Parts: sequence; C-alpha cells; structure tokens
Amino acid sequence: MTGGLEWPTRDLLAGRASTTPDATGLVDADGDRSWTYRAFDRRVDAVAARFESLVSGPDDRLGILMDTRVAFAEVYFAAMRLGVTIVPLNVRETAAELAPKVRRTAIDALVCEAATEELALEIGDCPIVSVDAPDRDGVDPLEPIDGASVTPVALERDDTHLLMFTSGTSGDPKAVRLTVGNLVASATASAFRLGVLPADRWLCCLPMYHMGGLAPIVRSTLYGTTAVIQRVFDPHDTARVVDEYDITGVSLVPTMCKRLLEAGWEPPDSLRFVLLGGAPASGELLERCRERGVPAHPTYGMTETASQIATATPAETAAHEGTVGKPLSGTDVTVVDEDGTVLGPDEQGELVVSGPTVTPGYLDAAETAAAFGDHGLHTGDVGYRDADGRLWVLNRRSDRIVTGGENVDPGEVVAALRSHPDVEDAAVVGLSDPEWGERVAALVVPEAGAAASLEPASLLAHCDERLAGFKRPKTIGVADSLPRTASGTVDREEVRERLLTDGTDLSG
Ligand SMILES: O=C(O)CCC(=O)c1ccccc1C(=O)O
Repeated sequence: MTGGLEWPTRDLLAGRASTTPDATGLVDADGDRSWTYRAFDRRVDAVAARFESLVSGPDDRLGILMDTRVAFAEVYFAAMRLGVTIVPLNVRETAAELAPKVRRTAIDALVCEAATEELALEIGDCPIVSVDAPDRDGVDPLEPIDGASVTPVALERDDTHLLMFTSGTSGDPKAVRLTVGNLVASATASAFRLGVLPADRWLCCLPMYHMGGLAPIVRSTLYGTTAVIQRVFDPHDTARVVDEYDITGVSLVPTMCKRLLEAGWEPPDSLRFVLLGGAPASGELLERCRERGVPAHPTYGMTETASQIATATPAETAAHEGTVGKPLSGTDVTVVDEDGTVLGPDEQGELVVSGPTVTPGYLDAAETAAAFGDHGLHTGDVGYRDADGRLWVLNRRSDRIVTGGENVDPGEVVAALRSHPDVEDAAVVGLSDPEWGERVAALVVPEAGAAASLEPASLLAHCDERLAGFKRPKTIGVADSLPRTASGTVDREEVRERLLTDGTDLSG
C-alpha cells in the first residue's frame, strides 16, 4: 500500500500482505508465473491507481467482464481497495442478456479483456478498460508504477461489496448483494470444515464471475495460502496441473469431476479435498470417486450465502448416501412447511437459511421481501435433516435447470423461444443427462399455419442471438398446445414425458 492505510479496513489483501508478504499468493498455471503477497499487493495498487479516476467509494460500481485468470483476482482486490461495488458478469452470455444487467446495476465503469472487448463495447454505456490493452503511454495496466499512490477507501462491514447475478425461474435474473462480512464469514466457516494447512494450494478453474470460482480466491487470501489459477478446465491438463503444482484442494462442478475420472485421473496423495458443488453429485459419481481415491466433498451452497451452506466429508458421504453433510458452523438451516411451521428430523420441507454468510438482500427490495421469512432466506429447495443434523437436498430451486453447473432459468429460454415469429408458446424443462446432470429441453407450440415451416435450426439460431450457449435447448419437441394442470398452469411433468418420448435430440 502506497497510500495511508486506515484501520479497521476490509481490504483483505492489504491485511494479508502486511502479515505474510513473502508467502506465495498467486500462481498462474497457464503462464507458469507466481507472485508473493507483496508483489500481488503492489500489482493491485497499480490497478487501483488506474481505476481511481473512474470509480471510488461505495456509491460507485465496477463491472468485470472477464473469464478466470490472475488479472481477474487483481481487478477484484483493486475494486475492494477502492471501496467500490463489484459486478461480475458472465462472459458466456450474449449482449442481449448482459445489457439489461448493466443497465439495472448502473455500472460506472467496465473492465474487460481482449476476448470480451467487443462484447463490452456492445453493452457498456460507460468507460471501458481492457486489462490486455496498454494505456495511452503504452504501459501494461497491471504493472506497478513507481511512486503511484492510491487512496484506499475502507468499506464498512455491512456495505454492499458485490452484486452477483443469479438466475430466477420466471425470466428475471436477480442481483444478490453481498458484503465483505458475508465473504469473510463464509471463508472462515469453510476453513472450519475443510481445514487449512500452511502448504495449501487451491486450484481455481471455475468461472470467477460465479461464487464457486470467486470464493477460493477470497479464502486463500484470507488464509495466506496459495491460489493456483487455470483459465480453461481440461481433464488432462487440469490433472497435470494438480500434479505439477502440488494442489491440495480444488473446486469443481460434478461434470468436471466426471470428466477427470473418465480421463483416468488418479489424484496424488497430497490432494486433501475436491469441493464438489454447483449441482448435485450423483451416488454413482461419489462411488467412482471413492474407488479412485478422489477426496470428494459434496457441497450445497448458493450465491446468496457466499457459497457453502453445508459440506460433507468423504467418510460422511460413504456412510450416509446422498447427504451434503452438516451446515457450516454459524449457518442455521431450518426446514419449514408451506405455512412456515418448523419441521422436525426426517420431515421434508423447504430449506431456510440464516447466519452471517447470508445476503442482506437483493438489489430489488420487492425480491428481498419475497425471499425472507421468520427463519431467514427461503431457498426454494426442498430437503430434510436427520436426527444428527445432516442435510439432504431433494430437489433444487423449483423449476430451475442446472446444466454442467450453470443455472438456467426456464423463463428466459421460454421468452427467447416465444419471440420467434413462428412460435406461439413454449415450455422449457430440464431432462436428466449423463454428462451435464440436466439438459435444457423445450416443447414448442407453432403459430397457426407455421407448423410445417418451423425448423429446429431456425429456432436454435434465434436462441443463439439471445442466449448463452449453455441455455440453448438440446432437445426440442413440437405440440399443438401445452399440457396444463387443472389449475391452468403448465404441467411440467407431462412436458417432460412428451419430450422424453417425442423430443428430437439436437445436441450433436
Ligand atoms: O450453487 C451455487 O450457486 C454456489 C456453488 C458454489 O459456490 C460452488 C460450486 C462448485 C464448487 C464449490 C462451490 C463452493 O461452495 O465453494
């Protein structure tokens, strides 16, 4: 820190760098470079100095449109140093999906990289900085500048530090507010479950614009251990990185873990945990992990709780099939029925979460009011706890589809399909898929007279202009009308049945 440092501060990196400056903070597995916490801190100062004239303080918002890389971590901590609210954006989404998010969050500046610059220019009605483009004087924006000084802004513990989007189920993504207090509470409780050793090295190969990819960076900085960053997951390459970089822990979604096993992965003894989240891990996958010596820790979490709610150890998953373990310390999970009555052991109901990791609310006050009740945040997930407090999650957020660890709001896909001139109506559900957990599937009702001319290729091209690739239907069926229940809502079970029997597979 070249500027004065005021205490207390929520600048987690400054605290770390002043405590163990010589410990290795970051490793770039792609470029085979590493940075001590001192060097990491200086680079973050350089980034903060570049952005200071654009954004500073709690009223300003900085969008980040970058994929997983060391520079993401540097921009993130620079934004924390400037006390601004960070808005990570999904680089896989289209301009049509991102533009409303940028508008709703009123971003004051947007950071992008070479690969996202074009997209940034389409969506950002504000100053845009690419971390890959030299500035006007030809200087690499991430290189420390001698004598540069930045005035850090101390965030209050309860200030909004992060606005992260999560998919709803009816077409409107929600912006979750998170505080530095939420993230610190989560990282602390995570350490109590997984343990921390001085030689720990956490491999980060999940998207950093999602909670599952960002959380390990916050954790390792708080702990003073090392984050090893790999931009693109690839079963053979990721297995090599785990070996070569002495990785002790890695966060994965189940699809990645399955691919590693299929590629013949046998992890080194030094690997202490695989944190397996974002989607349910099947019993079959966990069984194969046990056979191969993969220390799988299935975890249940959400953006709204800054990642983990409950996490199981390998011994627990072997002895109690299907459990996600006990809630982390400090987190309470209550099971309630439809009237809000608290249920007892083994009784199924909605999971309600409270504790220091839980968001203070959404950006939209009406969404916040709808989500919180007497016992905390209503997750929309159904599950139960056993007499010892272990948690089972039976189905995930009502209609939401989870494919390869990405969440898809069926409402968004329906809206995209309905905007096609030959489509009158559509219903979208998730079908079970051996590779992705679930696949997006759509039952489409053509406009009168358009049935003969409705081409799946035209529907898919229409979706590709509006939706991220992972939201594109992989199975499509055509019907004269949507099946409905007695109360008039779409009968999702019947939609599923029809797609399973009559749907055309378009995933090839
Ligand atoms: O499902 C979510 O939205 C949160 C998922 C998440 O945080 C996660 C996803 C994959 C691996 C690890 C984690 C984690 O809890 O840290």
